[in-house]
Amino acid sequence: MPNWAEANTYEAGDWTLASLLEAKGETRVSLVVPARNEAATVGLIVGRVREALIDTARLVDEIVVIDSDSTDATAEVASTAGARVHASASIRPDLGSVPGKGEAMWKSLFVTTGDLIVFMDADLEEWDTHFVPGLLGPLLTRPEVELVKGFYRRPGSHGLDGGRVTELVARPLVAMLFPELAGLVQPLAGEWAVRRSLFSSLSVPTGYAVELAALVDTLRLRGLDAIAQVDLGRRSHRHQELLDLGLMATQIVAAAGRRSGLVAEPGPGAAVSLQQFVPSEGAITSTTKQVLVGERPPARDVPAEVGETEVHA
Ligand SMILES: O=c1ccn([C@@H]2O[C@H](COP(=O)(O)OP(=O)(O)O)[C@@H](O)[C@H]2O)c(=O)[nH]1
Ligand SMILES: O=C(O)[C@@H](COP(=O)(O)O)O[C@H]1O[C@H](CO)[C@@H](O)[C@H](O)[C@H]1O
Repeated sequence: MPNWAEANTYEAGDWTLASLLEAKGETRVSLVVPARNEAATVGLIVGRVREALIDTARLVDEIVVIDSDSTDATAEVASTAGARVHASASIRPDLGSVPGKGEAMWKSLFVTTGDLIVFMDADLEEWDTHFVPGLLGPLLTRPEVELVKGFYRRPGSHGLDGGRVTELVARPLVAMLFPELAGLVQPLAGEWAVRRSLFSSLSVPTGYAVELAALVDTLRLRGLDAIAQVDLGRRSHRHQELLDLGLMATQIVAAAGRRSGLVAEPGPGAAVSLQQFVPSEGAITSTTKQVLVGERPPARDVPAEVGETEVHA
């Protein structure tokens, strides 16, 4: 009996574009790019995917950039490159708006039409358009697969350039609390794909815990065999400062703690006070940040706005 990794690990080249176009049939595919201040990179990502996978071969039906409170030209650059751009805060304003990547991805459900949704980060520096067909391969060929994670080599000075929160936080949490997921090479990868019917049924952390939470909840709702992973080759991205990743880690620990009964369910606007210490001019300065750890309910359970259609599962 093959183990999960043997049965559910693929390479992006396992499918030809022609075979995926045939398998796609009437299935609609949305590419969603959550972006906060990514004007430097979002245009190339949108433009190259549009050219390869909409204009040349229609594997993707729409490219939607969710502008997540950007203060730079992200929206203009993405729109010029051919994306449909929505400001996260302007989607279903009746539901309010909070900062965060997960919030942007949750709100994308209200402005996209894909039966399959592919998520890609907007800060990618080394990547390629084959990421998208690679992620779609298992979803278009295996009905029982509902969520596909990308994994990759991270080029860098010590051969593992980045992945700090993955190696120092996510992998230990998986080992201790969700060991069934230990075979996932990149559990936090921002490049992943999911059936709308699944993602719209999940509670979504509004910050950076969206990826880990989706894996844990899919494991529990659908079983490990509903998850697959695809080797996408090499990927590099813009790196945040270490202390900023402390906020990301806090959100991930909070979501994992909630899903293992170690911390209480968050109320709306729930936050963790994170005190950090920064050396400055010989002294050490303490800063405290309120890290939002709230979650959005399953989008399919959100009543439609008057006159609007509901999020279809
Ligand atoms: O509030 C946020 C924070 C991040 N992002 C986007 O989510 C992706 C991953 O975020 P980031 O690059 O900050 O995380 P990292 O890749 O460093 O883990 C990028 O496209 C960001 O622009 C977002 O849309 N809203
Ligand atoms: O992989 C990781 O450890 C973190 C931080 O990456 P780096 O240490 O800056 O390469 O980045 C990932 O995790 C985030 C939270 O899930 C995702 O939003 C990012 O897309 C993913 O790159």
